[in-house]
Amino acid sequence: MPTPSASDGTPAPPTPEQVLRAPKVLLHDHLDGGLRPATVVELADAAGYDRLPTQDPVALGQWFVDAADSGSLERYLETFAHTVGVMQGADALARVASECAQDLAADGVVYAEVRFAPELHVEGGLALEEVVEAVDAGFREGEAAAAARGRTVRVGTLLTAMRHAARSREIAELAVRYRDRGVVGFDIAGAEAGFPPTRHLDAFEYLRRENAHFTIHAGEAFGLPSIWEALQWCGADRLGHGVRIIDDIAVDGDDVRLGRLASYVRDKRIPLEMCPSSNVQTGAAPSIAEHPIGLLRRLSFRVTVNTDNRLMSGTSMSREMGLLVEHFGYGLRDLQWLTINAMKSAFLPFDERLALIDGVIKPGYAALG
Ligand SMILES: O=c1[nH]cnc2c1ncn2[C@@H]1O[C@H](CO)[C@@H](O)[C@H]1O
Ligand SMILES: [Zn+2]
Repeated sequence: MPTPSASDGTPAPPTPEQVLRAPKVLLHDHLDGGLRPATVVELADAAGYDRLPTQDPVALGQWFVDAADSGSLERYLETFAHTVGVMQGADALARVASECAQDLAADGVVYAEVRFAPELHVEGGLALEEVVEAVDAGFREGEAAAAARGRTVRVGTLLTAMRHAARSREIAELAVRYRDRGVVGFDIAGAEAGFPPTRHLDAFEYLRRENAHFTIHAGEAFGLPSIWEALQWCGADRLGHGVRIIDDIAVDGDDVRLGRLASYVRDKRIPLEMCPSSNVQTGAAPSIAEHPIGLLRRLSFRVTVNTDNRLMSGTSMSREMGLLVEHFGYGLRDLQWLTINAMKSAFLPFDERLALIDGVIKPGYAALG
């Protein structure tokens, strides 16, 4: 556990090296938001995609971060045209998935649920099934390549349906069909304002009848009604972001009052997939230092920390955790708490979650001291 500092016995802040080595669990990461900039350039070249703002990988990486730094979710999402644009063939999808698994492993991630929207990857003529199979093959290849380098990561897939479109029931059925072949759950994403979760109620009702798991992006660009619908109408297991839940919490000095929805979220241990850097870029949080994760962690909500889109935020799990160390003074104990929260909330069978907590996460933190 944390090394006591020489002077007063309080734990020293974790070093970047310790944060990198610490076992991490990632529940909210978009496949099409995590490409290596050099891979975007190479795939664009191979596919004849000529709309990239620049061919230079370093400049392109910076372009994504700057363009996503827009203060609006809608404008942030415009940057995905370029990543989705180069992910239209089976080979490209498998390569991106393989590199994703390897990059997460190199960052010390031991378990990840990575999401993508199959319906966005059919422009080159692939069937939805072929899209899912190509990505799954890529993840397995990436896991094997990481293992060969002594890094063990396990990657599960979440299939996303786009909330402005009308294919959610079809994508939900796809998620159920592939649930024993790499897919662990379902999600809806895209612009939130004007596209409430209840638009996709039939998909969620179908998933519940199938005993399947799903998370919903809610409370990011829109407030409490979106969170309420996601939980009480749709029955989401987890909330993607959920930052606006603070609108239902009144803080007056030491006096903190939770409204009924915030109480429900805390009492039922609803996992919040918080993504600090992404939330600052889209304007869902004013800054890292003022991010609701600080308050929600103090109030013992089931908080988890995530990357959302590593390319658009120029980030990684270690970087997000490093920001929390820097701005909230988190120690290894806090990082372990966040990690165990995430593992408890994963869409894996209970015994497998427990095996990762007891066999990988706790020993991994114990070895850091
Ligand atoms: O933070 C987010 N909020 C809502 N939608 C998102 C976010 N990040 C990515 N996507 C959307 O999800 C699709 C599938 O991965 C992406 O293409 C993007 O449009
Ligand atoms: Zn997201």
